[in-house]
Amino acid sequence: MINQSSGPGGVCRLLASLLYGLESHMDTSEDSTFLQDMLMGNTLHLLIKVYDRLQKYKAQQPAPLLDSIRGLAQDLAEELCAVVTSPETTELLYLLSKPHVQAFLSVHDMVAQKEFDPRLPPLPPLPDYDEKEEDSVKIVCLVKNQEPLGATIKRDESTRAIIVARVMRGGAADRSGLIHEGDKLKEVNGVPVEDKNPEEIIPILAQSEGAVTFKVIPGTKEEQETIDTKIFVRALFDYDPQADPAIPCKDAGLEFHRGDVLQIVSQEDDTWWQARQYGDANLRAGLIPSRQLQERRVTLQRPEVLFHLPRVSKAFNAGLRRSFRLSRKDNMSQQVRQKMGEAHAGIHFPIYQEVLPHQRKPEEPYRLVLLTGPSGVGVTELKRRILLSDPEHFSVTVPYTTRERKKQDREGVEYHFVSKHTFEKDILNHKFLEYGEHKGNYYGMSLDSVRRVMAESKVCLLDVEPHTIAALYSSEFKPYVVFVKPPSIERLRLSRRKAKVLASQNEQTATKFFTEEDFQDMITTAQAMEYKYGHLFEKVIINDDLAIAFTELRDELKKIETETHWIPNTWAHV
Ligand SMILES: Nc1ncnc2c1ncn2[C@@H]1O[C@H](COP(=O)(O)OP(=O)(O)OP(=O)(O)O)[C@@H](O)[C@H]1O
Repeated sequence: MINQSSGPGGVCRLLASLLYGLESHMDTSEDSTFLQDMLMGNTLHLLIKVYDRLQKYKAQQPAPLLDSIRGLAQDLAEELCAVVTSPETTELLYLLSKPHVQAFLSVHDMVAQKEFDPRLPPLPPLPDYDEKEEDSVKIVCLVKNQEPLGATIKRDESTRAIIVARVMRGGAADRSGLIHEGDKLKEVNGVPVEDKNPEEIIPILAQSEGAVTFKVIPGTKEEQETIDTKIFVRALFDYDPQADPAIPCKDAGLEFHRGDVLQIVSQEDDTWWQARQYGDANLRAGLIPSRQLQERRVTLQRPEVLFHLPRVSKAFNAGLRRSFRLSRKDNMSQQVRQKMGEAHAGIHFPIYQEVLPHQRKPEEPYRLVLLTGPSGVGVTELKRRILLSDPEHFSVTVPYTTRERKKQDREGVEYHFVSKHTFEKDILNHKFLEYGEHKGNYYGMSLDSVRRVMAESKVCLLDVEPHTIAALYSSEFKPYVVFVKPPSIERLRLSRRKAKVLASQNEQTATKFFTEEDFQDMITTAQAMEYKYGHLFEKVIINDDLAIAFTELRDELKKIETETHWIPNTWAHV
């Protein structure tokens, strides 16, 4: 339609006549006003003007008149400086000096000169035979964008030569196929480097823009075939190469955070592996500490365990609150629970966990969802809301107790009621995941109750103490561990103003408002939990606004049910 309109302004005229022609077909005056506003609107007309202009220039096929408009602008600026200053010349000088005008001029020149390839420097003269170099010398010219070279260098202690220590997989040096580990470096961009320290050479390399020319003597080391390894690991600690004094080259390091999935591309070196962030478009690998190195570091540095005894928790409560987590003030119960936890502890060093992509098959049970966090943070509340959001899909386990059954209690709904003798027998047979004593009665959660829920093809929601996670960390349960974390103390004071918690057994009232001490306790316990068990948490949810935390949790649970995600590779082999 637009092409048929004749000449500039044709489209505008066409729209005006269209509007006129359509008026009689309009049902309401609202429709007419709407169409009028749209077709006669300033924005549409400006757009059409731009279109008309472009069409005109396209037909004219304009070509740059000058090769170097930058030179012209420079001459002009010099001349303007020499003349008597006026507001106009000052403004023009100011405009010409602006970075985006400069960039625009430079783009113009590149287009005019059709200079689309990087300009390579002339090759340095071939080595002089008088130099008595016995080895063959190779001149390598690499053109790099703004990326680093992707190689590290070191001084060979015996020969004092500067050699290429590592070539980072996927980096510029590796992609060229011309530089190899063990190559002796003689010159960089014509500057002899033999008597320089690696620290002096690195800035020369860093400053080289575009093309870098190396004079190297190829190393004798057999060229190793690069195998594109498909080992994926989940990092279980944070790593910042800039803060690591031991890394051979900080810029070659790969920064990562706990929970990131890394592809290990080389384990040739015992101390420094090469890895890429999974999903990162940048193909160049970076250095990360090898498992061995990190294990040595952890063993040497591990401070005294900060962790103080677990959760602040309240007494038991029937109904939806089925957790049998015990009161923090109930020391006797804590001891019983601790023993249980220790028996299952022993998850290896939290360094790297080998992982595999996983997607649940329809016939497979859903992953067990473990919720943990400091007492009072809102684990029960979140679990309750998830359960209510879809009771057909989610379910919880029913705890066992030896307490007397009350009139309103229904067997297998609030609790399974068993005798003290049976309960103690089950303790001895390791049937309980967690158990404890409260006011002379036992309470416990059995592994079989978890299995029963999972067998019903429902998502089992379980709130546990973090030390219990280890007992469930297996291919059978494939636990998805969510850590519910408190927000800042200021936010706790605000958001929990009206919230009440069950008081401990030593206190007189059944429920009470949170105290300042409860908030402090919640925050320090959360820090200690993250410090000790953070490597097991797959998801951290900050429970500030309850509705937001619930939505975040619900969406995460949906994702792990439907999307491909990473699980420890040991879970894949049953
Ligand atoms: N984000 C929130 N904002 C306001 N109140 C909250 C929030 N989250 C939880 N609460 C309230 O805080 C109180 C304690 O929550 P909840 O019982 O879920 O804690 P918990 O982590 O299960 O602790 P415990 O293990 O000791 O039972 C409840 O009254 C709950 O409604």
